[in-house]
Amino acid sequence: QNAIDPRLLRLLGLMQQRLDVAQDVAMYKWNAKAAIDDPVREQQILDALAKQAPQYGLEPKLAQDFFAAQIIAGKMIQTALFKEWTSKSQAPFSDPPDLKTQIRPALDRLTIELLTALAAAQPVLQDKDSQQELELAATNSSVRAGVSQTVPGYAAAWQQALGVLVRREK
Ligand SMILES: O=C(O)C(=O)C[C@]1(C(=O)O)C=C[C@@H](O)C=C1
Repeated sequence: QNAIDPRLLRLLGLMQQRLDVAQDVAMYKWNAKAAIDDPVREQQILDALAKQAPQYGLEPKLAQDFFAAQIIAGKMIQTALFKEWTSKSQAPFSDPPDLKTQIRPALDRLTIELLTALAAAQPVLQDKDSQQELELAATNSSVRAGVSQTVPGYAAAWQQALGVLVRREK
């Protein structure tokens, strides 16, 4: 059995930490009756990435594509949670973390860690055996442990998050 490269494991673990945050965001937005989509915030993230990426030796487009996929994945979880909460008339949650002072700063810290890990994982991702490693990693329970299996939308979101790392040769 192949061992998963630790650089890949680190990246996947951080991707899952970011997906975990989607649940906090969803609770905050549910209470606030706010929209899941915030295109202004997304654009700020992508603009900042264009500046940050070169400092990590990453192509801006690669970094932006990677984060765009992570953001979509997070929104899939938020959307699935909203659907469930709507169907059961979920009451407001007590004390979810605050979006501006807690959640977004946490996401910004994760961005730095993810950029570092994404850069470190580049040699692995470019290796032809990496596709097999990614498939292994995707099904490895210890890698998946960061997010509860019971979160609605999780499986599809994880495939979305991971999909951007899979090279499609033409
Ligand atoms: O910051 C938010 O409001 C979020 O919902 C998080 C997030 C993200 O993944 O970074 C996701 C959806 C929004 O469109 C903007 C950003």
